[in-house]
Amino acid sequence: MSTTAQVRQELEESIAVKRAWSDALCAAVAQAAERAAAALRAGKKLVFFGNGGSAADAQHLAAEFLGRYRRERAPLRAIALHTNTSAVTAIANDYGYDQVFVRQVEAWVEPGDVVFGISTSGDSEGVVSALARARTLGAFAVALTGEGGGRCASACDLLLAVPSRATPRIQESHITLGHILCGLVESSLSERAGA
Ligand SMILES: O=C(CO)[C@@H](O)[C@H](O)[C@H](O)[C@H](O)COP(=O)(O)O
Ligand SMILES: [Zn+2]
Repeated sequence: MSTTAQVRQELEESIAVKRAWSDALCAAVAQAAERAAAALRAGKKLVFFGNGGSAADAQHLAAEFLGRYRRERAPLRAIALHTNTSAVTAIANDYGYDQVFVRQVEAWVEPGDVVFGISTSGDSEGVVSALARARTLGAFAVALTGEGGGRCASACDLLLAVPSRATPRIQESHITLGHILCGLVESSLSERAGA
C-alpha cells in the first residue's frame, strides 16, 4: 500500500469510529455536559486525569475551561492532575505510580465536583481507583474509555465508551467528545447568564 493510501485508510478508520457512536453515547455526552455545567454553576470544579495521550487530553480539556473554548466568558474551574511534575514524581516514587491520581483526588475533590477519568483500555489502575475514590468523596465520576469500558465501567457514574479497541482511534474520539462537551457547557452557562 502506498503511504498516501495508508493516510487515507487511517483517516477513514478515524471517521468510521466517530460515525459508529451510538445515540446512547451522544446522550451520555450531553448528560456529562449537564452535570459539568450544574457543578460549575454551583461553584464546584471539574477534575481531569489520564495517562499518556489521555494526559494530553486531560490538560487540553482543562485548558478549554480555564481559558476559552468558543465564547467569551469568565474562567471556569478545571484542573488536570498530572501537570505538577514534582507532585507526580514524588507520589509515584514514594507511594507507587498507581497512587498518583488517587492521592491528588483526595487532596482536591470535594462533594459536587465532576471528575473525568480518561483511559482508552478502561483498565489503567490509577484511573480506575481515582474514579472510585472520587465517588466516595461525593463527586460525580465520568469515565471516557474505549469499547466496553473495562474496569472503569463499574468505577464511574457515567460511562462514555467509544466503540473501538484501537488506542489512537479512541483518543481521537475522546478529544472530539471533549470539545463537544466544552461547547455544551459554555452554551448552558451563557444562556443562564443571559448572554
Ligand atoms: O497516546 C498513546 C497511544 O496513542 C499512548 O501514550 C497511551 O496513552 C499510553 O500507552 C497509555 O498508558 C495508555 O493507557 P490507557 O489509555 O489504556 O489508560
Ligand atoms: Zn496517542
